Amino acid sequence: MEGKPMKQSSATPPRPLDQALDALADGLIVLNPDHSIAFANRQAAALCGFSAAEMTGIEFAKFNDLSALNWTLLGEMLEAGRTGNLILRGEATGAVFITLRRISTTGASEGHVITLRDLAVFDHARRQATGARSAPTFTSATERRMRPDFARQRAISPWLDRMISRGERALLQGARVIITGESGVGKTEIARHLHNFVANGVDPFIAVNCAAIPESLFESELFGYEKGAFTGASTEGKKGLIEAAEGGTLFLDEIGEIPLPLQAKLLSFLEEGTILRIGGTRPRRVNVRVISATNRDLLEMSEDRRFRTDLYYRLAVVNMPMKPLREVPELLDHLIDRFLTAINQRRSVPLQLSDDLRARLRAYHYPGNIRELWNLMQQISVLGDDEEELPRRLMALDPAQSARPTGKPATSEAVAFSEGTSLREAVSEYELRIIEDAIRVHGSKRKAAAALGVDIGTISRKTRKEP
Ligand SMILES: Nc1ncnc2c1ncn2[C@@H]1O[C@H](COP(=O)(O)OP(=O)(O)OP(=O)(O)O)[C@@H](O)[C@H]1O
Repeated sequence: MEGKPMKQSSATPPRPLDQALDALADGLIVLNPDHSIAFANRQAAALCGFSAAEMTGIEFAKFNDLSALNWTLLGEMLEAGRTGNLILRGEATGAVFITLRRISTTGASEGHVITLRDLAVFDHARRQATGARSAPTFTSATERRMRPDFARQRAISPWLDRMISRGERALLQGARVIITGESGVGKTEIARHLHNFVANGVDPFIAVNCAAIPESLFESELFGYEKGAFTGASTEGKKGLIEAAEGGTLFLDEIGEIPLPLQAKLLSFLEEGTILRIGGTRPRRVNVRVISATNRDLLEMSEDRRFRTDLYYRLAVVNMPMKPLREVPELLDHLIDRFLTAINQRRSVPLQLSDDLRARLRAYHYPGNIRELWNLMQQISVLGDDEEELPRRLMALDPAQSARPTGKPATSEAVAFSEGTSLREAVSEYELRIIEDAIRVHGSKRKAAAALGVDIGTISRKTRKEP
């Protein structure tokens, strides 16, 4: 499809006061006398897991049901006609310091103003000022903020809600779960959420990417070895990843890539609950819950004898098939706003998306799913609002189109010459498109690597351009 040039300047420019309110480090919410929301700035919306537009006009009670923070205490203060300060918490947000004050609007009737201060950010600033090493606190808070806000996403998408509830019920009953779906749909994030749902805070979550471990190292990585088990083995012996997950969750990502000989050993662990380190004679009991994930059709693989059927049934007691992002368009706006917030935490001048650019982000079909949306948003942040610079796969779209339900991504969209883009950038972008296409067509990174004549490490590295 022929791309139309995007004119960022055609959108009404935001007023300086609105820009100033959105640039505040604190969140600000103004309530009408009937407790509906009259205004929310960007930071308030981000802390609550909304976009500012979504928040405006919403009733406080409904807002409380949907928000990432638990506002019950503040609701009680409002009902009792009290004002004051309190600390609220949310799964994805951490601790937030809240103030509630009355404002007189039209004489007799009173509205309220609420401020929200993200304590992790201020803790970081305080530690920096005192010269204390602050990275751990800030990093973990930032990472938590970047974690998906599943409470909010479940409220937006009934399908996602049903799917996650299914996984939670399965784990509560001790059933093994397999998460299936295309690369980048969020299988690892779902697995981590399920772990957090059933684990207590200190239980380990060990994620193993089976596609990234060379076949020759697989057994020692997973099962460990006893001292002197082979030439070059550590004299102490080594715990494998299964043992490292003791008491917690072992997440076996890309399980379809496990070499066939190792499948028998894994099956024996799943049946007996014990492992034998390489060179060992004494089985060791290990208590872990196992979640696996794949973007391959394991049943088809088992028909071709490339995956053991008995192993499949041991792993896949409950299946969670995750839809590609293009089939869950209701989540797009939320994800765009969430990523925008994450990006703006690192920028001094907040990134604002023009209506046109947002429409393009909505219209795109995301063969790389949520991971690709995040990468695109970061590119937009770096390249600015210069339309010549923006990724060509976005600019070649007709933004009037909604997300395409299915269909092949047009790799050729990325081929044209664009002024200002270096050859290296253009080639990497095109290369990524080809790799993503190959993974989709062949159903796995390993097969895509074979088809493209590169090793699996190259594919893993090039498709995992995380921030
Ligand atoms: N529901 C979500 N909300 C926000 N961000 C998400 C969500 N799901 C995934 N992400 C982000 O998208 C990226 C890809 O997610 P993830 O690694 O979980 O996908 P995956 O399906 O396991 O991919 P692969 O099959 O390639 O291992 C990560 O940066 C992750 O933080």
